Amino acid sequence: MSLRIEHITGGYTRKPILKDLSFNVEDGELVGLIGLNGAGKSTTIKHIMGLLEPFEGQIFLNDRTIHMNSTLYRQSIGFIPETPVLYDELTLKEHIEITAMAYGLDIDKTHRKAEPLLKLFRLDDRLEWFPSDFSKGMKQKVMIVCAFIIDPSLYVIDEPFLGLDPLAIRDFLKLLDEKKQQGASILMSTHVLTNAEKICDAFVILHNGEIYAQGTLSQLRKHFKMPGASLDEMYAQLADEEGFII
Ligand SMILES: Nc1ncnc2c1ncn2[C@@H]1O[C@H](COP(=O)(O)OP(=O)(O)OP(=O)(O)O)[C@@H](O)[C@H]1O
Repeated sequence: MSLRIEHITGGYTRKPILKDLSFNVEDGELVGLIGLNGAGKSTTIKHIMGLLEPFEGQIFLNDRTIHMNSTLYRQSIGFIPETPVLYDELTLKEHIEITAMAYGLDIDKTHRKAEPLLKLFRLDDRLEWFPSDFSKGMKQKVMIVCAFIIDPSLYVIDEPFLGLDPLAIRDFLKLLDEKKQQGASILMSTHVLTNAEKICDAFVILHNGEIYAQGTLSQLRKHFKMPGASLDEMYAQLADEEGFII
């Protein structure tokens, strides 16, 4: 499912945080949303999720806006937030069931779909556990499992690597690659540039709420006039220009 962001200006109060953003995420494409702290990555994601209303511009998911059918729009997106959002009074098994219900999926089929994911993330023997029993990384894994069981056409992922151990990061990257091969569109915000460089097809670099540069790694190298540079080196260059220390 393609995501089209067209001339979005938006934010929290009347003062815009995002200024005239336009970019696309095509079918089978993984786009990395990159930027320094406060650049506007989470604000962009909130607009895509329909949690904030743009002042100007439109967001299309396969040519449909959220206003055309908000349920269908939201059900097409698997969202992995930066901070896990879990219900204290529900077990892992119940989180899977509530996700199935929210997305109108058959509960037994969803449990079957969850099985290999739970195994992969070593949560298969913890179905009766409550969030208070989970570590930070385990909570993040529950969010990942819940996003992947709905098999969405668009994944929106906000800084997924925090708290994940190296084994889980490897498995998560492998899963993302599989979904990409199956034609899903993925937008992932992250500061972990080595991982982003490994798997993203293209990047959108945000700076002060505007698009500073966008394109493939080789297009970014041209933009920064840094042939052969890594994403890390280009990011450092951007920070240097702004007088930041990273
Ligand atoms: N709830 C809010 N109300 C008002 N302003 C906000 C709110 N959340 C964020 N902002 C402001 O919006 C701007 C962009 O913040 P945002 O969280 O989108 O940045 P980010 O790129 O995700 O940063 P980080 O890498 O630190 O997560 C910042 O100036 C921030 O102060």
